[in-house]
Amino acid sequence: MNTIILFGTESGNAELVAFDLADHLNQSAGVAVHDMSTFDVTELDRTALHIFVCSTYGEGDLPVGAEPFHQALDALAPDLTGLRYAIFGLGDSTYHETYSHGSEIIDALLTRLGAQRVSTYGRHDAASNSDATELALAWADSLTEELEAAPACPFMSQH
Ligand SMILES: Cc1cc2nc3c(=O)[nH]c(=O)nc-3n(C[C@H](O)[C@H](O)[C@H](O)COP(=O)(O)O)c2cc1C
Repeated sequence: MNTIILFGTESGNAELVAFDLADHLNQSAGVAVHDMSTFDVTELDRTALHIFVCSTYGEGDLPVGAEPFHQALDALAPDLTGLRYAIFGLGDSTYHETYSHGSEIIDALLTRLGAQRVSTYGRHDAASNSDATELALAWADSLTEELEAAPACPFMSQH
């Protein structure tokens, strides 16, 4: 299955993680990386797994790089039934009230449009001493294992 990694960033961390994830996953299947600020939402593809890597800015807002994607998808509101995605949010838990909310805005919209989130919700907390790429790669390994154990059902792949 092809993988499309979409990053939404303001200061570059999510972009770095997205490209590190692509290097890590780029084995048998194809992996493409796109900036959410320039991605055409009509190119969301039910035959591919989408991985969203998105940070949080302002007061729990989307980073500027994710805003065009969110606006376009919200306006077009396509039926995304059958589209599978995973999400890795970047945030900082010192923002107690709004920790990782940016990625959650994307998650909520995708779910509302019928897409199905797979695996656990990945998160990196900038207030921790953990490395975002290390965490993301470990998260991607468990995502891959889960998908191999439970591939998409035939009903979904027909859409
Ligand atoms: C001005 C500013 C506001 C932020 N607001 C939040 C926030 O509300 N919630 C949160 O979880 N993280 C917040 N963060 C932390 C960022 O999400 C975190 O540093 C992240 O790694 C940035 O990723 P990026 O470089 O891809 O944009 C904020 C950071 C800055 C500099």
